[in-house]
Amino acid sequence: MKLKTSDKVSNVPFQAEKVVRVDLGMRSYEIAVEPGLLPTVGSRLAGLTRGRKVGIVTDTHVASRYLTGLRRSLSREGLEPVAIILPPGERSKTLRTAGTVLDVLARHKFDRQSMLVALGGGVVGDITGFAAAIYLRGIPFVQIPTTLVAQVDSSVGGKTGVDHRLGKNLIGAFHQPRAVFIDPDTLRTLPRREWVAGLAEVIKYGIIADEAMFSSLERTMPALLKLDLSAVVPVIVRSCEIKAQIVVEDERETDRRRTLNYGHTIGHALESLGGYRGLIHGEAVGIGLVQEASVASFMGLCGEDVVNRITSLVRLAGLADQMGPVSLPSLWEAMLHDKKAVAGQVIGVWPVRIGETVIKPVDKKVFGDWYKKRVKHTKGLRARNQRSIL
Ligand SMILES: NC(=O)c1ccc[n+]([C@@H]2O[C@H](COP(=O)([O-])OP(=O)(O)OC[C@H]3O[C@@H](n4cnc5c(N)ncnc54)[C@H](O)[C@@H]3O)[C@@H](O)[C@H]2O)c1
Ligand SMILES: O=C(O)C(=O)C[C@@H](O)[C@H](O)[C@H](O)COP(=O)(O)O
Ligand SMILES: [Zn+2]
Repeated sequence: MKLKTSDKVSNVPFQAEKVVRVDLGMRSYEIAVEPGLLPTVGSRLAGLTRGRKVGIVTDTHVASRYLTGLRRSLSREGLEPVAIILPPGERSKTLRTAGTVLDVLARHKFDRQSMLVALGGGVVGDITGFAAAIYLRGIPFVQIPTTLVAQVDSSVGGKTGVDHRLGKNLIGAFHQPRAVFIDPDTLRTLPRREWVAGLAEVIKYGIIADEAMFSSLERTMPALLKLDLSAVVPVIVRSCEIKAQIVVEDERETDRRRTLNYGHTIGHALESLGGYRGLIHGEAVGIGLVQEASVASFMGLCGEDVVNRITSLVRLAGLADQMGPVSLPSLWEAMLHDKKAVAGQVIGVWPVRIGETVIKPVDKKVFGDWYKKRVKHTKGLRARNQRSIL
């Protein structure tokens, strides 16, 4: 199984685009990255679907900007779009919302040749993929990610699902999309907070897999923060390449894929402890990247130089690096809901150097000792680099 990235002139008359292939045998698909791609989605989809009905799942923010254009592009190809517009944000990522999507599919008599399209961020993508995984025991879907988090991470790899009161993404299924269509131009309308949050997942790739990418981010962060597309597009492509490679190696997360969860053991705990009202996903991951590196150093797995480099880059991106006021017992309890946890043991992904991680359990006592010695809570600070937490 290999990963291939190529400059490809597609068989329809579009400009050159970057294509990353996710090689999963029968379930292989391509990730196309090209500014201005959105209006071409209709003809691309027409070549992928056997049916005519296409359910476009999106949220109110994204619908107001991109739904009309997408509908038009689909209708031009003789497809029959049905829009399903959800309330935006993490608090929508529930079984109830997934149920709403399923209701619409059933009412419109979607069949196994019908297709779902996720037009939006990771919340829309995760819900849509989950609905596609369980409706009629599985129908095809396509991802059109419109946030940085979704373009570099959530649209690729087939993790779909919804949150539970007790933990993030506790309910879900693996279901790969048929294609991922990334139009970086859509990032221009993204609120700044969402843009910055997405940088946490990008930094994650450098830490887990690519020291050269990490070093390049240290240089190009100012251009990324200005949304300079000449800096942004290579970062999206490299992120997709790394994620595709890892997913191809370990689709069902039995081993290597767990590294994609670096920063999420603490990050997800902070999100769920905040009732999905405080930190957004990327912000929580940004804190997780720094705090989990600090735990790794406390456990003797990496040097302080690694923690310092990660902290500096996270701060340079404008992300918070410290936790808000969260007690040790509640943090530990929330971490036990992590999907990597086994038999009451928290298993973490720890950096050993930039570009390499190790997967190991962390002892409750060691974690407690680290917490008492190292955790400096921010108290609802709103200042740059110290955005409030819970
Ligand atoms: N499945 C995976 O592998 C995976 C990976 C990473 C994250 N996730 C999940 O993704 C979710 C976070 O995704 P997210 O950060 O994209 O958040 P999100 O989907 O909530 O989107 C963030 C906000 O941006 C708005 N928005 C989206 N695109 C826009 C655009 N182009 N212009 C203007 N506004 C726009 C949305 O309406 C929303 O208000 C979390 O639930 C996380 O667990 C999943
Ligand atoms: O694709 C993966 O694998 C990841 O872990 C990517 C993460 O960035 C993402 O947040 C994912 O949804 C976390 O999954 P979970 O299994 O820890 O809920
Ligand atoms: Zn994530």
